[in-house]
Amino acid sequence: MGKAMAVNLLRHGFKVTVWNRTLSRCDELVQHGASVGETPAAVIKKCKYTIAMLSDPAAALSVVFDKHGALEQICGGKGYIDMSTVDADTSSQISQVITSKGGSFLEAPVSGSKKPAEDGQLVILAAGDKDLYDQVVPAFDVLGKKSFFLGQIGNGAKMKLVVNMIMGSMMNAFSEGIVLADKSGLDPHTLLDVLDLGAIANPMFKMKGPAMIKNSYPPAFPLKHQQKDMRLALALGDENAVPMPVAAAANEAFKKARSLGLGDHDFSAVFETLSK
Ligand SMILES: NC(=O)C1=CN([C@@H]2O[C@H](COP(=O)(O)OP(=O)(O)OC[C@H]3O[C@@H](n4cnc5c(N)ncnc54)[C@H](OP(=O)(O)O)[C@@H]3O)[C@@H](O)[C@H]2O)C=CC1
Ligand SMILES: O=CC(=O)O
Repeated sequence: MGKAMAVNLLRHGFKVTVWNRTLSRCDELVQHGASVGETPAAVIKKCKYTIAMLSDPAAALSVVFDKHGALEQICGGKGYIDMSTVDADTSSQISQVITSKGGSFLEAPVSGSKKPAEDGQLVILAAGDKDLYDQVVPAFDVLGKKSFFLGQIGNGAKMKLVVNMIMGSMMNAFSEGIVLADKSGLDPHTLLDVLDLGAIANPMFKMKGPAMIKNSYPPAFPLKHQQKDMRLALALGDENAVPMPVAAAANEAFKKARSLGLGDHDFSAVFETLSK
């Protein structure tokens, strides 16, 4: 995601300095015109605005708090925008330390996958510092097709988790439907056609269904991240005493898929749990 987003920014004339834990993964971005910062702190030192796009809460915290992390160089006049999918508590912790050093902070997780990231078609769910939001709208306009400003810190993270909880539950229902159609003697391709003409037609079924029927799961949204999002959404449900039996069952299916070694496949690989 981070690579596709950086390429888009470069293509639209933004000056971009990149860092990645595995530094060699920056090479392709250098070919597109990016500079490299040796550490998160080096990026912050050089740039007025820094965008983070990291796997999970542990990674998001590590890049801020660890040695040579963002916190070492953040100061007044600089903005830190975390676009990773994390929980509200992680985002609040980051916000607190960034602002305590005079920096400004925005959480801005995104909806949309690898292709929307490449095409600048993400949906951006921002919350936190409104001034910073207004300053970075030109970049959001390049990265996404629509940005929402959702108010106080945590609201962007929560919105993203609600959306992905729904998406993960849908993917499990869809998988069961394909298997049920197949095992009961129906052509799964015809099921896709029927679904596509009705009230529950959606781009996810249309894009992923044909590959799933062939047991193919080219990674767009890694299954391990979808399971992380289900876990974080269920914790949000716990906090708010919201019963979520469907999401809990979907989470178990994603955990099973991880245990089968499918974590780095696309999240549609949860389909495999039904035949294993
Ligand atoms: N892929 C998708 O379709 C979408 C993903 N998202 C969210 O965006 C975020 C990124 O997703 P995606 O790009 O797919 O994930 P990837 O797994 O492809 O990339 C994760 C990134 O996090 C880095 N990272 C992991 N752990 C650490 C750590 N401890 N310290 C520093 N860096 C670390 C990785 O570095 P390294 O290269 O060294 O491993 C890598 O750059 C996730 O929060 C995901 O949920 C949101 C919308 C869509
Ligand atoms: O978080 C994943 C997505 O596709 O959105």
